[in-house]
Amino acid sequence: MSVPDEQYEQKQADSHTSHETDEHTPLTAEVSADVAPAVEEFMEQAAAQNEAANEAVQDVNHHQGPYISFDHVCKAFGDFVVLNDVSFFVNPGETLCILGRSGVGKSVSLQMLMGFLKPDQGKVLVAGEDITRFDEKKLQDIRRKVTMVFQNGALFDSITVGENVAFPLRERKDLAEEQIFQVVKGLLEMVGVAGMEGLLPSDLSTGMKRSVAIARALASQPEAVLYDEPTTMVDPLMAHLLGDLIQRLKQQLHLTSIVVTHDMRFAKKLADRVVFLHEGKARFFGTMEEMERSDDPILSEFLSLDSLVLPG
Ligand SMILES: Nc1ncnc2c1ncn2[C@@H]1O[C@H](COP(=O)(O)OP(=O)(O)OP(=O)(O)O)[C@@H](O)[C@H]1O
Repeated sequence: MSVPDEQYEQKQADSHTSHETDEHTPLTAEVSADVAPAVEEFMEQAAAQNEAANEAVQDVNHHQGPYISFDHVCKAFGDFVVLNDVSFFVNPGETLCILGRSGVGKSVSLQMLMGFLKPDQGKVLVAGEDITRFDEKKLQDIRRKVTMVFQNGALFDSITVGENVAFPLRERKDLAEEQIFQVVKGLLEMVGVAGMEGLLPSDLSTGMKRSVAIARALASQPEAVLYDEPTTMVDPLMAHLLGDLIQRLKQQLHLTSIVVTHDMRFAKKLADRVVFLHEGKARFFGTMEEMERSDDPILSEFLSLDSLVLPG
């Protein structure tokens, strides 16, 4: 069975008209009463863990430091230099958007944050620790704290949607089957794909796969989530809902987020800071307002091209 995009979009539209969401809407607002207590408890646990983790991140002076930072990072593939002395950071509980044209190294940056790629020079700090020299075992610990939502969802194809979301819950070994069932059901309701537990990933549209990937990421109670182009190949309504969800996760779970996007409206809605990559450099790093006030012609060109694509 396959669920076409139109049907999903209609479902999203219906839920949007009946329950307008914003960052203050409780994360569990859409969760049905039978599983709401289990999901609320799960979310409260995640929020408390994140608050403690955020406070624990310290810089060299033992002040609260950034959760993630790139410190003079260089990366080349052969002779092709992708990143050349790039620095930026995201504070605990904040959202950073990585902007830039195709091929500037946005995905490469995310892969370095997950430890899938190593910089040639410079440091990559995650949860206050330099992960550049971490072995695979220590990187796996980091990947439990920081999860990535890939464009295609990167779900396990041979198991159901429900089992995909249950995967991190089973790994922790402290939850009963009934709790796992309730949390899975509630998380899927929260991200707008209620009742799809029994489907296979191949039955889902791109937008739905991404929603399931977010549910699976949340099931691992991460401290930070990295999103690679979350609004690519989804309609504007779905993009709006995803933006609201990311805002609510920040406000209510104190999650740190990094969002790679081409979508300026999405970035304006979410970003505490943006980094604009261009020709190997972090051409701009600051707030969205500062970026819009900048008289850098390269930035102005990027912003004006975007307004041609996204009128109004
Ligand atoms: N493993 C790799 N080996 C060789 N080259 C690579 C590798 N990964 C990425 N690149 C190259 O690095 C450059 C940056 O790639 P990256 O995927 O980070 O771009 P991007 O900014 O995310 O682009 P887009 O917006 O199109 O996704 C590209 O030229 C890409 O071909």
